[in-house]
Amino acid sequence: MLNKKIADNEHLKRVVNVNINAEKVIITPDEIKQRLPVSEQAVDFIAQSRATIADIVTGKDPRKLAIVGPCSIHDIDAAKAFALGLRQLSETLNDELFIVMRVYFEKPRTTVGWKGLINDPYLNNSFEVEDGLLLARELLIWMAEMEIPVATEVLDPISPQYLSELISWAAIGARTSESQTHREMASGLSMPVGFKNGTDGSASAAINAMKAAASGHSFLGINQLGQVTLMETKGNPHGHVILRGGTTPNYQAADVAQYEKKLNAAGLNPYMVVDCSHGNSNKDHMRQPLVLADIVQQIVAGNESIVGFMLESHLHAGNQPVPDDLQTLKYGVSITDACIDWPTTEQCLVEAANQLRERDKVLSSIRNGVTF
Ligand SMILES: O=C[C@H](O)[C@H](O)COP(=O)(O)O
Ligand SMILES: C=C(OP(=O)(O)O)C(=O)O
Repeated sequence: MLNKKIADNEHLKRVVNVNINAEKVIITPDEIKQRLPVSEQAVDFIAQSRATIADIVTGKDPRKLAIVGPCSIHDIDAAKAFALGLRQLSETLNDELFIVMRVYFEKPRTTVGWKGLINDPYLNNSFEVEDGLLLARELLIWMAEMEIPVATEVLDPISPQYLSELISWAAIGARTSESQTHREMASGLSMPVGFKNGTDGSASAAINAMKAAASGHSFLGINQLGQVTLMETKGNPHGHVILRGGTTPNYQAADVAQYEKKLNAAGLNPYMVVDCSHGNSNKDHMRQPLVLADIVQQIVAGNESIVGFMLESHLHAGNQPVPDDLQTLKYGVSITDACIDWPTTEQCLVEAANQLRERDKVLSSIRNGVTF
């Protein structure tokens, strides 16, 4: 045992693992995949969803990417109820919106706090990470079988080996867009990846991340057997920026134009997703519909660089702290950032799709030579 070796060497004990309390070996990526395999039909669905998203974020598919769902997943039943509602809505709106559910299992914290279902699935600081990975994988397999595409934030550089074949779109968050580790990871991910601007609003964090992740890299990782591995990546061709605001919002037409200019100057595709939450809503969930309405207006007025948007949405509005007595947790309410509720979500998406349809009618009339 490694620790015994260290313990036997008194001189090493003074400098090794000084701040480590315990180590626990867990299931490998290969073992989890044997336990929870994914069907060929689910793989076909994910490959197709990724291809559609890649076409949207490179301007080839004119529909808009709608990334919608809870700030974080803490209750599997509530997540499934939300997913089924979203799937139904998607059936009627998919001529204009390609709807992908936010299924966020890993939460980056400003300081400390619950770090998500993988890290602490029982919400009680027991940190049963193996159970968290199993629960996350089970939900992702269910989602793929229900044919609901999934978006997530990739935060831990090891967890993608356990789950990533089930993900159709990934985000690198505002706190990690500047991190080399995350840029390297994104360069090897198999799905389109969005990079958020920095929490202070800085565009360069996202633009440099997009540039860095488009290149190949060599770095340390783990393989499916859990062995330390030198990874050599090809680079991710489907990176894009996500405007999430900072100390002030950055979704308005002048901000979007600035991003277009900066992306063009960096020789990158000028396509972007707008996050209607976080710095763009001043963390007030009630403002998310206003942000969405503004960007849809920009698109209707001719903007072609906004390819998608993100809404933080749950079954019920607002958020709640994690109580000591988990029996008192309110069903379908976020335990991280405040979300809009399901009726508001439905209204936002239907309204956005209707406006985009009207724009299409006008555009097609113009193409057909009809004058107004
Ligand atoms: O999206 C979620 C939060 O904004 C992010 O995880 C940071 O949360 P915190 O500032 O509450 O730690
Ligand atoms: C943490 C998130 O966002 P950001 O990185 O923009 O803060 C999120 O979308 O859950």
